[in-house]
Amino acid sequence: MSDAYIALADGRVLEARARAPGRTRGELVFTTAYTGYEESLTDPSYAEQILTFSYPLIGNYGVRSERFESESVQPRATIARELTDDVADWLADEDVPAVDHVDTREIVTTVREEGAMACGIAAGPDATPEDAVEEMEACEPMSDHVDIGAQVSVSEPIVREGGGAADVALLDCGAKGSIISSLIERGADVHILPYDATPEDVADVDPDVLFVSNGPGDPENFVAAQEVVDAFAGDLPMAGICLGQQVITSALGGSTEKMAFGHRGVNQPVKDLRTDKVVMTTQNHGYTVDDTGPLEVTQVNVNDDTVEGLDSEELDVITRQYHPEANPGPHDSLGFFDEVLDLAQSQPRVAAD
Ligand SMILES: NC(=O)CC[C@H](N)C(=O)O
Repeated sequence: MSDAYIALADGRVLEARARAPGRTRGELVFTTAYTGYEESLTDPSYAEQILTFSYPLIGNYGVRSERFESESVQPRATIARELTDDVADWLADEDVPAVDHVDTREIVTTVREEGAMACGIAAGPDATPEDAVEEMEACEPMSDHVDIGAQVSVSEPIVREGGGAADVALLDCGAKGSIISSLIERGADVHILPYDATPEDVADVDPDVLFVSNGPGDPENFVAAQEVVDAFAGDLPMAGICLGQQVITSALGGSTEKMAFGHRGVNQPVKDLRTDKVVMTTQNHGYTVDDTGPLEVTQVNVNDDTVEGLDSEELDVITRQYHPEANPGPHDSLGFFDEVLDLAQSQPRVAAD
């Protein structure tokens, strides 16, 4: 007898073992990362998703809060082939359902073939297949989570001082901690603003650069952030990572689209079109830029040619779809933050229109 069930939108119900009890639902996605489970599980961009690890053993070097990217576990549930007790206990303490002893290869193949899909989970002694199906049927499409930013952003501005080398206004759409620390380590003072900050809030900071963070869900729902970008376009240098790239591009007249199953892992090859150099990158996204508007493509994904980097010399914009902060993952692209600081330090200050 199983004590956990996973209901998929294609009608199947898989049996599993409960490691952290509960019922929940979310968009089913997978990551191919073989290390960095603490960073992935605390990455706010996984809000409203159920995260499957394709690597079969998760948790073999314990759980340490120094490696967390935010204060809580962010996916709604976790699926793995085998979870160690350390990870299972952590997820149970955080009330995040977790299941293992399931054929994750089959789940990954399904998502690759049919796309990210609605999923329901029921785990624990009283769980039934019907409970999981009920959860799956109540799962909303990601784009219906219109105010997802409220779940992951600061509610009040916070200043983190790094030495005064530059003032960065960071729109916190669900920022990973290591994006903020990467800026602080380079001497920047980071003014962390809520995801729904107004152009006036940004002007009050008098920043050298506007930075739009990563974040969960559909970038088209981050309307306030797009309005801020629109208000300062051409007057203030801008940078963004992942959702930040998507929000900046949409605000400047481009657009985004949903991918079939996205990119989630730590070995995504990215080619810089100016240098022809290929680097390995960390990624976690389900949307991509399909129309770059006024921005120029500087980097592409080697596997599928999707846009990985954009810039505009005229507008002083530089963005990345992948995660240069590299937690988890390779450090190949950390230089992005030096470029952001250069951009900030090269500009005279201006006020909003
Ligand atoms: N990591 C991110 O910022 C993800 C951005 C967006 N939510 C996507 O899935 O594409």
